[in-house]
Amino acid sequence: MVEIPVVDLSDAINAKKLIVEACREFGFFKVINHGISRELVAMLESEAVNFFELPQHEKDRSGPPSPFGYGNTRIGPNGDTGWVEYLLLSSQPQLMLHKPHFPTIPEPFWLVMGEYTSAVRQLLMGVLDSICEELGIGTALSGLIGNERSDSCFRVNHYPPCPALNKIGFGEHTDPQIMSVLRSCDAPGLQICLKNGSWDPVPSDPNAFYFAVGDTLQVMTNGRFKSVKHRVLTNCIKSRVSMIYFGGPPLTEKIRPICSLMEEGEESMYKKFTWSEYKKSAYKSILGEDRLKRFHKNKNN
Ligand SMILES: C=C1C[C@]23C[C@@]1(O)CC[C@H]2[C@@]12CC[C@H](O)[C@@](C)(C(=O)O1)[C@H]2[C@@H]3C(=O)O
Ligand SMILES: O=C(O)CCC(=O)C(=O)O
Ligand SMILES: [Fe+2]
Repeated sequence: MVEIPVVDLSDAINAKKLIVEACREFGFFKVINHGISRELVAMLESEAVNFFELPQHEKDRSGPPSPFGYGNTRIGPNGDTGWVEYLLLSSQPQLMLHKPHFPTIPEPFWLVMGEYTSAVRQLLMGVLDSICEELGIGTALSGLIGNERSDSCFRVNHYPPCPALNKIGFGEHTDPQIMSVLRSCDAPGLQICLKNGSWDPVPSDPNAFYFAVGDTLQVMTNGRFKSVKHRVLTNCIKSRVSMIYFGGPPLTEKIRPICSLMEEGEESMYKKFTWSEYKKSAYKSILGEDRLKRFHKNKNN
């Protein structure tokens, strides 16, 4: 088992360097002393547990996801399945107009989710600013998440204990967005794929947040950071609840390497595309597919 980098945000001097090193080496790191209140996290987890305890027919009234809503076993529109039920929701306040489509998600859930996603968004923006400072590239990244048109979303996954150990809870994939911020209860299952192709279990830590580099950040750094492949396997004993904030750019944003990061004469490894184009293409793919492949230059794709 390889030690996943731990970034202590109370140690500002070392944090930036550690974050950038972790993004280059793992595309993944753990953050402690993040300043988000335990009570807020516990309140949202408890709202989520209450929802998942509803009778099946009640949960189904807030589904199926298209792409937002309650989903059970089926992940995405292309036949992927897992030992998981979930809520996938937009975190853009203006899309809260869609609330009537989810009649069995109670008002307190929305309220606490709003507070939680805005706290996690701030945390992510701070981490992205640290990355930019360390790389000496202004503040190109956090503005994309802070933007009111940012296309970010939020997911709560519930993996009930499974009679079979190590079955697929959530199949291997990379996240398409810029960066994801994950928090789980104290139950195992998450694994990341290391550079050598082996799977490394991520010890659960309910007091920490895990950050994962997404495909978009891979492109914006011209491959310096790699989006991390990850998956969740089942266990027989504990129910696992995870909450993930996926920080995405506005739909119209052109995704391309940040100019000030490029060396003289360095060319983009990727074709130009907007987040909207990438998202459309991602939603035509199955979970485990290399979604960036068709956007690579000079490849037969
Ligand atoms: C199989 C799929 C589910 C997914 C959309 C996709 O077609 C391919 C990307 C998947 C993923 C992985 C990270 C996030 O959980 C997610 C919400 C995302 O943005 O991309 C899911 C999509 C989903 O569950 O709808
Ligand atoms: O549930 C987890 O711990 C991870 C799930 C995940 O990777 C996702 O929802 O994209
Ligand atoms: Fe993921």
